[in-house]
Amino acid sequence: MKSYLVLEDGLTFAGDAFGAHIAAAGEVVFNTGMTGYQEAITDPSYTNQLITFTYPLIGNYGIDAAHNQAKAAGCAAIIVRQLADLPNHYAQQMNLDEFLQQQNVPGIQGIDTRQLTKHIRQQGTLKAILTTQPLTVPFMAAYAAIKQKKAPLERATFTTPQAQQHVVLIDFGTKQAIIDQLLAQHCNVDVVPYTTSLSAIDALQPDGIFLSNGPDDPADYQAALPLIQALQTKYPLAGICLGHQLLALANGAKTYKLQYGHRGLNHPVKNIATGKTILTSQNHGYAVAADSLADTPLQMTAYELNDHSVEGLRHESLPVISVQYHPEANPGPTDALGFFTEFCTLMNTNKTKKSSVA
Ligand SMILES: NC(=O)CC[C@H](N)C(=O)O
Repeated sequence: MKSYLVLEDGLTFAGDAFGAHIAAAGEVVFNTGMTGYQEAITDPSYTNQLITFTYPLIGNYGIDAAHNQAKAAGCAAIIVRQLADLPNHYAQQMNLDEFLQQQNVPGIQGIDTRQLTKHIRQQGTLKAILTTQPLTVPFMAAYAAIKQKKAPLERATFTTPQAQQHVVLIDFGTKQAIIDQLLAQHCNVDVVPYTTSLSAIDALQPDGIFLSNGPDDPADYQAALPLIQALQTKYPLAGICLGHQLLALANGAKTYKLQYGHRGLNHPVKNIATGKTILTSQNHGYAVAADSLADTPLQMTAYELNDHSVEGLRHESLPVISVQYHPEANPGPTDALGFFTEFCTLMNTNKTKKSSVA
């Protein structure tokens, strides 16, 4: 079946449909990872985005449910040069086409993803519609008629027999890998939606607070900022990606939209204190404005080597840290796993301080 990718500026690509045969509408973004398509498709931060994979062959190792980052796929659609015909992996349970049908996500293959990516790099991120029927009404009318998804936020508890700390994870659309890394660091984790009250969080008696990743523009979450302001004065706190951006906003800094975002597995990030560069997994369309940090209690701890955007923050007087990249990887390199150890050290130090005061 034919499928059409129509961009808001009129550029149209024709290809072949796979996955679910439904229409999709959202921002079209590109991901440069050679692997990790399943984790990207199920990462709630991609909710309502159409993901273009720049690597030309996608689906070659199939799908293994163990790598899902959420129960349901968040992205609106995927765009690939070629879907692998004969995927092969000892752990695969189904192929990508079957997975997308199951998840009700449409795909298009056989289009020039290089041309599309170059276009987005020049024009900036654009809105797009994926449809098996050519558009008969103006772009914005067709766009508005296609339903947008919401990242589901549920309360959940994860425990480990070796638990030493208790973390409340404020959920904006978390990846499972963040929970898994906290469990690996011997933390029990209570996941609560970001709309949870301060008193309900206090009642859980956490040793520390974690702010998750999540979809959309951080500026859309103004209602969550007072909660973050209160939590940072009471508990050691860490944030990843959207969590990092919201921490910045809660402390008076500003965020802005990047021309075409950072989505890939090899983004170099330099740590200012150590001078060391690590490779990181990234997925974001917004960033914290470096020049807006001057009048805030936040200090920049790391930056991206390609465009010098802010990649890490620390509070000048509170045990509060955040990163723009994804230390939990899945997909991508694990160079940055130390972020979770650093957070656990902050919680330990805080506990020791509290018990010596008592
Ligand atoms: N992975 C994330 O948390 C993404 C944060 C935000 N939605 C952005 O695109 O910048």
